[in-house]
Amino acid sequence: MIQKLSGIFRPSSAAVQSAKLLSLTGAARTASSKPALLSQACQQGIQHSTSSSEAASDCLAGSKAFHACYLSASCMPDTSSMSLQHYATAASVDSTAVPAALSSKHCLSDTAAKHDCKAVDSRRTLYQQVSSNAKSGIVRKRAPSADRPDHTSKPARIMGSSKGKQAQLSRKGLTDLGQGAQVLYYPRMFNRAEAAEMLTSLQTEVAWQQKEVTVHGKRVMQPRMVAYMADEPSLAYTYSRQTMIPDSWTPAVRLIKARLEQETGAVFNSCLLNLYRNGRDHMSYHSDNEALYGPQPVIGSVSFGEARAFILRQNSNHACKLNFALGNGDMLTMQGTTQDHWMHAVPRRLQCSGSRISLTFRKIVCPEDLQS
Ligand SMILES: O=C(O)CCC(=O)C(=O)O
Ligand SMILES: [Fe+2]
Repeated sequence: MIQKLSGIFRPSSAAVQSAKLLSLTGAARTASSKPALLSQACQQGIQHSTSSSEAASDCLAGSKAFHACYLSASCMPDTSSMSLQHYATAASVDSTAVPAALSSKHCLSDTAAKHDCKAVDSRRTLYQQVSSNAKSGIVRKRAPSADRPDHTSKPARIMGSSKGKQAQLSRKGLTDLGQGAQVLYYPRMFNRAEAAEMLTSLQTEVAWQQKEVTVHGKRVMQPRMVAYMADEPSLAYTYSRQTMIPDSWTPAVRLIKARLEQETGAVFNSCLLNLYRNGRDHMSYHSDNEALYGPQPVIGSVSFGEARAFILRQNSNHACKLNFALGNGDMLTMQGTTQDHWMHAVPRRLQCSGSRISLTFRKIVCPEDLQS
């Protein structure tokens, strides 16, 4: 369930949730970032909410969220009261973020230059309220959390340019991309020891193959290795004119599937596995919108090995992107209308030398041999 956000200045659990809405990598860095880029994400209605236990313990993200949202607000219509609530609640968890956000040269000059005074005033008033709220003690400290990921994956970011001036999303939770599209991100669903064990098993027990596929009419070798598993041989899967006949589940993949089903409540009957041998291996933009998955499929992915960027790009606005650094043991599901409105990719990363394995679980509801 996506948590609804409500209540300005109230440190309710919803407020703590909203503190996690959007966060930046740091006030200093974002002072030079482009509000327009961030606002694209907000204008698209992207919202991120998290489990309350994690939200309560992760207020650093909340503090930074104010800045991100403030920047975003500078490009939003005055009527975006919902968003303003988010800034307020985000700021209420850490007073230091508020002056940092408002003293940002970019923030003020850009706002003043591009937007009417009323909007600026309303935001200043908001700041004053938030600031006094923060002074009155509604400040939470970041607490140690066993749940917090301890690996090198970076939190997800909203991207607006290839230069990387972008906001990061909080670490765990459901992101509402608007238009009924949602992404559930759960870093370290498998802890370090489990992930290491899974990686070894996947490397040895899966029959990895490099396939030849047709791209723009040409036969080329796929830039990664793949495998395919499913409940039954009848659940074949064809893409780029390459038909994959499923293998049966290996023990490790069966375990991963069970864990993913337990976490998401979804049921899967097939899985495409990808082995990126190094940073040259990649997957281009595509959506998993084949008829065999039916409308609004849940595509659940689990990653092992080297962290790689997984980028979601909105179909109607290619500048609107979300970047998840999927690392060892991380889970991400795309659900709702994500496949209709967004594409995703794992781009080349030449600086990555290690290998990564991803397992993307799906449910075939209309097998190919039953399609007309
Ligand atoms: O490796 C990934 O995380 C993406 C895989 C993917 O998009 C797919 O298998 O369709
Ligand atoms: Fe995909």
